Amino acid sequence: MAVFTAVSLDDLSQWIKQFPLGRALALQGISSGIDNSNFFLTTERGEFVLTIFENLGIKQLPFYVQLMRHLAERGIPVPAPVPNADGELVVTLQGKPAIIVSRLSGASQMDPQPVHCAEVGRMLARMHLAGQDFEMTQPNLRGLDWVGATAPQVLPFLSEAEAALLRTEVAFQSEFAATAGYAALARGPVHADLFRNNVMFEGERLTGCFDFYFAGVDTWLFDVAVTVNDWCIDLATGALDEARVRALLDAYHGARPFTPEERTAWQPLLRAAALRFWLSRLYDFHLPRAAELLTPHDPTHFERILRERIERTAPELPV
Ligand SMILES: Nc1ncnc2c1ncn2[C@@H]1O[C@H](COP(=O)(O)OP(=O)(O)O)[C@@H](O)[C@H]1O
Ligand SMILES: N[C@@H](CCOP(=O)(O)O)C(=O)O
Repeated sequence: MAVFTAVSLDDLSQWIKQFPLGRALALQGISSGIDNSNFFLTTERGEFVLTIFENLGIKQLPFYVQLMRHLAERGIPVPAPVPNADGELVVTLQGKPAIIVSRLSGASQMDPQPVHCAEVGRMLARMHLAGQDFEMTQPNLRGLDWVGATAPQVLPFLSEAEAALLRTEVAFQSEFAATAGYAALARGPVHADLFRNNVMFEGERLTGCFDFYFAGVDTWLFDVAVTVNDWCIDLATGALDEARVRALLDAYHGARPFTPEERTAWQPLLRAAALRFWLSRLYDFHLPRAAELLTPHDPTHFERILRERIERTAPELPV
């Protein structure tokens, strides 16, 4: 259950008046999600999602929330934050930062086919292009600096084989990040967590994506790699499914052509994306937050993906 802060319709009756949404008519806690308290909110003006932030600090929130607004204004199907009468997007509720955003229609597609992967690839490329003139900046807080700081914390908990893999991969990624080829990669705001559970579909039509709370400025290719490592794999083995990889990459390339530098960096970045989630899952597994209510994600899933990407060459980026 991912409603950590209890809120009732009564609690909202005064608070909601600062928004141009009319009266709150219904409020329903959303059980999925692991970081925040989320509610479906019905008001006289329509359907919304209310999020109360449990862990993110008020300093980081403007980047995520303004990015959503920026993308929504440019026609990318993401939740649009609703400003209050003072133009503020983040306001306090029950002593914590909170936002109201538009509710996306549809449902997650947890068994994606090439047609769904193509939709995701096209939308991701459009999102990258639309983010180019976003003025705020914040690094990817799960980037290589975080990897370097976090790996030593989990190493004492690992078997010899896991520790060897982690050490070798961190060294490989650090070396790669120091190359001119890496420096030449296109960058901008990236979602950085575009997994199956963060995208909505109605049939074969993508209706939107959400959960921007890992977003930051990083290489666009890293975002593509994160997305391919979730959407285009056999979940049991981590192996890439060529038809889905092709569909996603071709659709992305159609909207924002890949560069020669990106073609060179593709295999290392698939590994970087696997390492990032292996490490965060290892951290959550071995060093859970106090009062953690939920079962942590299985780290071995991303260990398998990382080993796969090291052992087998993935389909190349389209030319
Ligand atoms: N704008 C939205 N429109 C529709 N559903 C949403 C929206 N935002 C969140 N949800 C629903 O809430 C759930 C939890 O949201 P999520 O952002 O994943 O939470 P957390 O940040 O806690 O992981 C999602 O799985 C989705 O069903
Ligand atoms: N996608 C990450 C965890 C992030 O959780 P989310 O529910 O906020 O997407 C993983 O699979 O490790």
